[in-house]
Amino acid sequence: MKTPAILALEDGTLFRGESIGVEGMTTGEVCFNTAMTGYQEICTDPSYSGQLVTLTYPHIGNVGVNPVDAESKRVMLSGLVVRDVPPRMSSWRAAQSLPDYLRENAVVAIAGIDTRKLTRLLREKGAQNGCIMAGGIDEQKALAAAREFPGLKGMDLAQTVTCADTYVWRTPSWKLDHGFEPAPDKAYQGSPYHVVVYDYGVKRDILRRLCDHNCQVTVVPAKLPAADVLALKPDGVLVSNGPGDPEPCDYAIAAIQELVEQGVPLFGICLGHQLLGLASGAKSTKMKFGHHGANHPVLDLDTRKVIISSQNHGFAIDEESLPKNVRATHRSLFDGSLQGIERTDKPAFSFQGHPEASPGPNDVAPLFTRFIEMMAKHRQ
Ligand SMILES: NC(=O)CC[C@H](N)C(=O)O
Repeated sequence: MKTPAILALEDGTLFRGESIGVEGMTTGEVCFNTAMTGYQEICTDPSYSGQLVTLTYPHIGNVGVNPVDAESKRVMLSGLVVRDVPPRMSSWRAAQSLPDYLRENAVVAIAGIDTRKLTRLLREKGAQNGCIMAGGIDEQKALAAAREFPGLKGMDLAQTVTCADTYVWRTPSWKLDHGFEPAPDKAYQGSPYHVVVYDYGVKRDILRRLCDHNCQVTVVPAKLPAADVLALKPDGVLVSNGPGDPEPCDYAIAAIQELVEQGVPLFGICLGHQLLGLASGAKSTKMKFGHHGANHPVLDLDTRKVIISSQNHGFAIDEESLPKNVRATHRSLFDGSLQGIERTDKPAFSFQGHPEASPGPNDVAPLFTRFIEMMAKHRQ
């Protein structure tokens, strides 16, 4: 017997479906992601903390889940909404079914609803706060819970998902022919750039990409003061992706200001991009429904080339608010919003989308090379 589940939106809309996770109730901001692959990476991306994610691709769970594709230690989104989970999974990499994985991670999730209707509603009205309730259905209670969710604006979630202590990361990207090749000591030879990564909810693929570039990677908690980062003698600092609103993250803004002022090469990704913007004096805004997908066209304003990018953000830096020493480098071809910036007075740049993809195409991966080149130049 299937357990009934509902999704209630703050505007009063109710969707009725069935549970594919644990029984209970969860609230958050409902957003939609249009990626056709990568549901496990999406589920484990810490940037989705506080969000109920609906996937527009109709069949989710076909290839199960595996220990390799996780972007963090556990499922991080606050709830999952899908159209249809096939009764059988099929992949040589599958270790577990998606519903079992969701239950193991205590996630409340719903299947069997009209995700096209939901997506159209979110596009028209903008992101909605919502509640998924599985088992013990009480529609009025679910509606009230959706309306009580305070919304992501003003919420500092980076400090809730960051690591507790500093650690060293040594694993490069997974390869089809030999899986993960933990090449620990290789990373200290050849091109030994030491990169300190501020973990605001970092995706593992960012760390893996740095290892692919032969960097020595130290990951530090979100609130570590800039002075402690400088004491680690980094060649460069990467400020990571992460959930919630960048504006209340004053500790991160202050640290980035200091590091940039000191001339440390700095690369920001997604939340890190927004934080570099704020640290440079720009303003952030909440978008209507954001960008969440794996095929978003972005214009590189220098080369005039179009890159297809992986995206996941609900806030953005307002291009109009950029101070004189910050240059726009990329713009979204979907809505013209700002996608990349560069400081003209310091070695610091950032990108709003995801150069590490996971899931998504590799068009933006050269930004990692740009970061390496920036560190090389700075060292000379
Ligand atoms: N992926 C991210 O880093 C997301 C950044 C931020 N939480 C936003 O929604 O815009």
